[in-house]
Amino acid sequence: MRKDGLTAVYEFEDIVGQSRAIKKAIEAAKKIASSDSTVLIYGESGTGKELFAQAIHNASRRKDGPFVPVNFAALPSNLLESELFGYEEGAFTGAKKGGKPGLFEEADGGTIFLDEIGDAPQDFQVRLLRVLQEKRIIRVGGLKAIQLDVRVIAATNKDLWKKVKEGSFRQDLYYRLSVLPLYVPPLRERKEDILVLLGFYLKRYTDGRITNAWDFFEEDTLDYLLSYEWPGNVRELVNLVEYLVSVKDETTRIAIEDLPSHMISGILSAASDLSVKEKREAMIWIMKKIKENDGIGRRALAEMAKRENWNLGEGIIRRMMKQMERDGLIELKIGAKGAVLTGKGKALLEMVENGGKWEEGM
Ligand SMILES: Nc1ncnc2c1ncn2[C@@H]1O[C@H](COP(=O)(O)OP(=O)(O)OP(=O)(O)O)[C@@H](O)[C@H]1O
Repeated sequence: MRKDGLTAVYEFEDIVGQSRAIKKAIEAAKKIASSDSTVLIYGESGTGKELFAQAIHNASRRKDGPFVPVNFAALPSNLLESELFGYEEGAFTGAKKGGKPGLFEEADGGTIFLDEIGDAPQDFQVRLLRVLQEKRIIRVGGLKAIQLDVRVIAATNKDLWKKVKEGSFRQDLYYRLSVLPLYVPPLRERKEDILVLLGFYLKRYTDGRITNAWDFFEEDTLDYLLSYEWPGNVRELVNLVEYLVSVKDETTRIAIEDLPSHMISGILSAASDLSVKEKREAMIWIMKKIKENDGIGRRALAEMAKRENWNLGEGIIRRMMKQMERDGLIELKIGAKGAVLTGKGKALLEMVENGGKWEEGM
């Protein structure tokens, strides 16, 4: 471990996941690690781009050198030049005596990680391009060029090519950076990783007491988490586990209603947006399908709804089925998870199919 704190801690073994998509990304990243060209990692926020950057560094010939992260979204633009390229004594008021090396110099012999590169201001992009081409920097206020041996790994969660077309990102810099592109897919495109990641982070945040998501979440909640979009990707999942571990009482498992409200607002509002008439129409459709397919589950119902152009997702169907169970219209079988009509349900459906009207209080 380096004393200066400029260390990459993660390795490829730390990247949790068993989906084809993440395995493909890891394979590609391993090949990238054996080369020394510039890398552009792209993918949504929280997908693990920095994790990949560190793993690449640690598997490269530069692993004993520094790993220096720079976040363009966090650095004020007036400090960019002096932070990255350093400055000489007297370069500006307030400049330190003896000057100061910049982050590029700190990264000499190692890797510099340029995170959120899409946020780099235009004039800075020109300087960066020159540094990448010439592999040397000149400190602010300095005259002498300093030769450097630094590998650049850049990352972006923006569509950089779109920025090029819009004119806010330089095309020449884009090509310079994306010699080796690496795509990290969003969590919703690799759902097989959700359970493994939940188990991994549960273990971490419970000091090893819970290692299996099934011991922590109700089955319905896990189903919901598997169909959830995860806009904040793995970071959102890590934060969720940390939060739930800290608020959960040990005796019960996590129900859907225990999830933070922003995660379930979709199902809540989607179901309450429907009028009573629409809800009843949907419920009658659901009952018909249950009658035709005894023991059908909500996932199959959701698929049928899609095919038949009903705007009913699995979440809404789940809530409606719970409601119908409370109203005594259907029975939800626990193990197989399917549903059957009760006598009351059958009678109601028959009445509606014969032209009767579903009245209040039925
Ligand atoms: N496959 C994974 N296995 C284990 N942990 C992961 C994985 N992917 C991401 N994480 C964790 O999720 C969090 C976010 O990851 P990271 O910071 O690398 O994302 P990012 O894509 O760089 O995000 P941003 O674009 O917002 O900078 C970190 O705590 C990281 O350790």
